[in-house]
Amino acid sequence: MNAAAALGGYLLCRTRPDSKALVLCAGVALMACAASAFNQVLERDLDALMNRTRFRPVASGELGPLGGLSIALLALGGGVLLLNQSGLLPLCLALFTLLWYLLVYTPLKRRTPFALLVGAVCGALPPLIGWSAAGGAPADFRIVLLCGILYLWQVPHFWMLQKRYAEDYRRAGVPLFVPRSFRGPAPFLVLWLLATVAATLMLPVFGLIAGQNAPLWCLAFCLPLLLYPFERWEGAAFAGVNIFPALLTLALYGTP
Ligand code: HEM
Ligand SMILES: CC(C)=CCC/C(C)=C/CC/C(C)=C/COP(=O)(O)OP(=O)(O)O
Repeated sequence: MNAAAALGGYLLCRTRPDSKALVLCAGVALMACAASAFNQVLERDLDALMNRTRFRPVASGELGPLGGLSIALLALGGGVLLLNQSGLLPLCLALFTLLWYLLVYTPLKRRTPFALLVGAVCGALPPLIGWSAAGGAPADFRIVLLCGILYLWQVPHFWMLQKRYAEDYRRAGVPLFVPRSFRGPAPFLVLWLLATVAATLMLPVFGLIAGQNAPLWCLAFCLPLLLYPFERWEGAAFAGVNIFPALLTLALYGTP
């Protein structure tokens, strides 16, 4: 999904994928694998406490921390080699993303529920990596909007996961964004969902997605977000929200 988001940024600048886009996607995917592997070594104690994560190889003891580190370093080496071909800026942005995830978000996650707002920076940067690989200027409002939407999207995304795996997180002592006492949709979440929908609707307003399918895309982006607060639609909304970055990239691809 991070590679798909990077491709979205690339397509926003170049319109059609080419061999450079393939190298970019492979590079970002490898960097994301490296980030995940390092994270699984750093969080093996937490992962072992949660049902969702206890079968991960390092947490379960199937693979030692050194084995995990070796895989992470291999993925990192491959990612650096590939992204180096995309350019210095995309490479530096990807390294910054990886370091932010491991050195800022990962330790903060144990201390404060607001780590989510900090961690969302790494999820928002892949479109900028793709955009800069395509030669786009980093301050262009179109890429700022795309990254901003992805930033906003991560809050409902993780909120849903925290709700689904609340018991796990409590057992591991990870602070939850929504306190246990809250029943029903928290007002802050509803406001955030509306802000995400409003930002997403700016895509056709500013011409980032256009054509006769634009209203359908907007419906596909926004419906799951708006359905989420209604308990009976939660399952469908969950799936719809998780595929949001891929949908966004498809919509950009479909825009001439
Ligand atoms: C603050 C940022 C984020 C947090 C805290 C977060 C957290 C999580 C967690 C805990 C899971 C569950 C994984 C599992 O089942 O073991 C998950 C799943 C997932 N995440 Fe994220 N994530 C973030 C950002 C992103 C980004 C940027 C993307 C895509 C570009 C993404 C895409 C997904 C997808 C597709 C799933 C699979 C959900 C499923 O099981 O159906 N996430 N995320
Ligand atoms: C180019 C590049 C390096 C891309 C990677 C970007 C990236 C690391 C995105 C993930 C963002 C994030 C905070 C995920 C949650 O991790 P978590 O540790 O809370 O999840 P867990 O509980 O499943 O381990």
